Amino acid sequence: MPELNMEGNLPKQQCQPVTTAIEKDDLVIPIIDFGPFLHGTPADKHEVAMSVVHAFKTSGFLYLKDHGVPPSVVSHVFSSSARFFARPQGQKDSLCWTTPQANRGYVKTGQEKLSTVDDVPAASGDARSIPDLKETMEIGREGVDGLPNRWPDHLDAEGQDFKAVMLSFFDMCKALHTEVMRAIALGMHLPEHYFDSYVDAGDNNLRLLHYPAVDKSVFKSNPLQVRAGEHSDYGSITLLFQDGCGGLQVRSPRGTFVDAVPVADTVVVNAGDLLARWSNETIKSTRHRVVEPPKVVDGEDDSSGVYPDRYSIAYFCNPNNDQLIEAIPGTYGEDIRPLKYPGITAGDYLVQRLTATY
Ligand SMILES: O=C(O)CCC(=O)C(=O)O
Ligand SMILES: [Fe+2]
Repeated sequence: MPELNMEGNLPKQQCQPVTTAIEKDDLVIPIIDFGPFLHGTPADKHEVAMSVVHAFKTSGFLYLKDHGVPPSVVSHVFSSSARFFARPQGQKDSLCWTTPQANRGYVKTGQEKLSTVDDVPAASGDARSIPDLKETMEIGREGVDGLPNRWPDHLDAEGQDFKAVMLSFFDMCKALHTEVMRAIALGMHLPEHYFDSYVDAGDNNLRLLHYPAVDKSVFKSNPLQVRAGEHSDYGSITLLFQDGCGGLQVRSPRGTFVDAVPVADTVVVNAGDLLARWSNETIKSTRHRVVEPPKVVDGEDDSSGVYPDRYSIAYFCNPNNDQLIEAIPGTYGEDIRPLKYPGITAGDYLVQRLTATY
């Protein structure tokens, strides 16, 4: 077995030549072409896999292009999502989110509290009193006994179309999760299919997000106001599709927030806390947040007018609920690094985290 480099400093020549999307304050987020992983030779796959793992071990974030989910599908999901959020509030409330165990349904503005109390200076009071400026629709694995998705299909034909569009997209993202896990396996010197049986159930969560248009003055008058508070994601990886609006920021190793600008036809992929734990903290789950769009022109007057609506689609991938997550082979040992965590069932871990959030 080749020697593992726990710091993520893989020899350059093993990696695919990659374009850098973001490079600021020691945060480097590459754009990785996933086509050669999906369709290439074993050597191509290996190169892509090394690049993917290198990114997860350094910034915890990467952009994937040629990822296999057609742009036409993504834009259809965005328009279905926008039509859903444009429904009367009463209809959306009738589909409301109920429990962390179910984690399905509509979440109105202020219901999810991502910012933690530590995120603001003590003098500023409790960050939990600053609600995120967003509403979401959470869709889980279809067909789980006792945990039905909250579809609008009984409302009208558009609601039926919404269900069909989301179910099909859910499956495409599930397939992409499996492929990214295969890349991680190869990049960590494990057999390509090592994680397949860990993720085959598709216990994932499709979250549609809508950040309503907001007066620019809201951010000016309250410097702590954000669209989504700083957090890390909980699961294995997140597939994040952004519109062109901007506002996503990632914490750099220097502690600053760096804009992760939208790059057309890519999906942002970031590692979640459970993958970091699973990798014995060799992979990074990096904190991020959503704020108002970055200024286009320096010195631009941002006190008048509104920032437009922003839509994004986050597909939170998880290991199967019943899988015991113990450190990945090769990530711990006497000569490498100590084992940091006991095993935990993926489902238990996620319910614990969701319970603290809602
Ligand atoms: O809307 C975004 O771009 C990010 C959302 C996010 O990070 C989340 O929901 O976990
Ligand atoms: Fe997130």
